Amino acid sequence: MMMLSPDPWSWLMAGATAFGWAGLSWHCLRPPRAGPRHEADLLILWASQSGTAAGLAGALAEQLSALSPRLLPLDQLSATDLQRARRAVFVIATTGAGEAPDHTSGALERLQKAVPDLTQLSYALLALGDRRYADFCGFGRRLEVFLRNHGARDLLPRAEIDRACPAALARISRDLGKVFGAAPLPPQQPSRWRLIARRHINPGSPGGALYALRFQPEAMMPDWQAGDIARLTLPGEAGPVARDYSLASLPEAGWAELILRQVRDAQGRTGQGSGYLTRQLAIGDTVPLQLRANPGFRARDHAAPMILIGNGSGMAGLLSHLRARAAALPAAGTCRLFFGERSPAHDRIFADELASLQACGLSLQIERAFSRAETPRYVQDLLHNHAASLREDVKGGGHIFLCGRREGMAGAVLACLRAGLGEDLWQKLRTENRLHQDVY
Ligand SMILES: Cc1cc2nc3c(=O)[nH]c(=O)nc-3n(C[C@H](O)[C@H](O)[C@H](O)COP(=O)(O)O)c2cc1C
Repeated sequence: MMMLSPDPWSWLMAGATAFGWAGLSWHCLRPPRAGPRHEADLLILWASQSGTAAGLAGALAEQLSALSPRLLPLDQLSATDLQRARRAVFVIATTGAGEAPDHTSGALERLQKAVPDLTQLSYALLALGDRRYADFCGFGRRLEVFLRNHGARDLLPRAEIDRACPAALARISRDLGKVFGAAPLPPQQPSRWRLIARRHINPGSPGGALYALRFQPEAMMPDWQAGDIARLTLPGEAGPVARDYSLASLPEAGWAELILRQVRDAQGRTGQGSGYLTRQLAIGDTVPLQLRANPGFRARDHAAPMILIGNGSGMAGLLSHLRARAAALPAAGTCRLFFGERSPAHDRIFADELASLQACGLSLQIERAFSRAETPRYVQDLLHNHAASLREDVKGGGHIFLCGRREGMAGAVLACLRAGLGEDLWQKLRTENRLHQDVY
């Protein structure tokens, strides 16, 4: 989750994302122009785990549209293209522990191997990160070392943007505008969405209350894909704050469905965002909501086996994929869901819907682990017990989607997957970008 104040630049980003729904696709956001490439081509390259850098790159492409930039993810860039380019803007996020976003893992090493001569290249590098991580903007920094080692020159000092700070983003837009002779885009208004339903989905649970909320847009229903994110702007103590939630529904449903846990501190006070959404916001009230593409968590292949792993409100990101798979029947491949919660009596969330997806013909195996059962079990125990089928799925081109808490789940799950798959298969999964994570 991220906190932002909703200033004009956030709306610019939102606009870029909205533009994204119509025009951006995962592999090539703007198709290369036909015919031989002109030497003065401007490249805008991005690496993004959860969509911020991708959205920012889209906004910059819009801002610099007079220069007909070529916008594409870093993993789609060939060393030859880079060697030919005169100018490039890199928008680079860091994930994991100072690592490259999933879609681009291995891309830098591939470029390095080609040993390109980049003495003709001038670049601007915007590194996105979070200072609370030890290796702040680690991947952006490593990419810049590579560019410099091969002779490229910077147009601006590297910008390091902490938690998508709106003021820093506005400054960068201004600086790039000066370098490229382009005015910043005018701010856009966010769209407002109305709360139409709120349901407590785990009454009686020993864990925090989970709610499913449905919102409808006041304007036209925009498009999005399974795995994408909704960013809500909510009132906070020191001004508006933004909260990101995985979308559980698809636009075809007619609403954006979110699943969230009501957070409470030791004194029983509810968290700012979750308290507002689960207690204060009334049915019929509206909130500003922006959709954000989450390219690293989208599905590329509906026919390939899908392994969904998560816990708690992480059901949202997993459910969106299952709903998309059911919509793709009869062409949808097999799915396995490994899900952890607390109580077997109160925490079988979405059991009816999952059963109805199975009844409709979706090949879905459901395995649940409960930590407050007579024999406590965790999601990693399920993975351990089903290691053989996981290996088969991954060998067969399967993709793994992991959604839920970072603390207490993601680390253990990744370690267990690695052990269960074996080093070779694990490395293959990683280099082929078939491990998708949306952890928070
Ligand atoms: C799981 C996770 C790991 C992260 N690891 C780092 C890190 O090691 N260094 C860093 O500077 N930022 C890290 N970040 C922060 C992101 O770089 C930052 O939120 C960025 O704006 C995300 O951009 P994106 O949405 O394009 O992926 C991490 C964020 C997440 C969610």
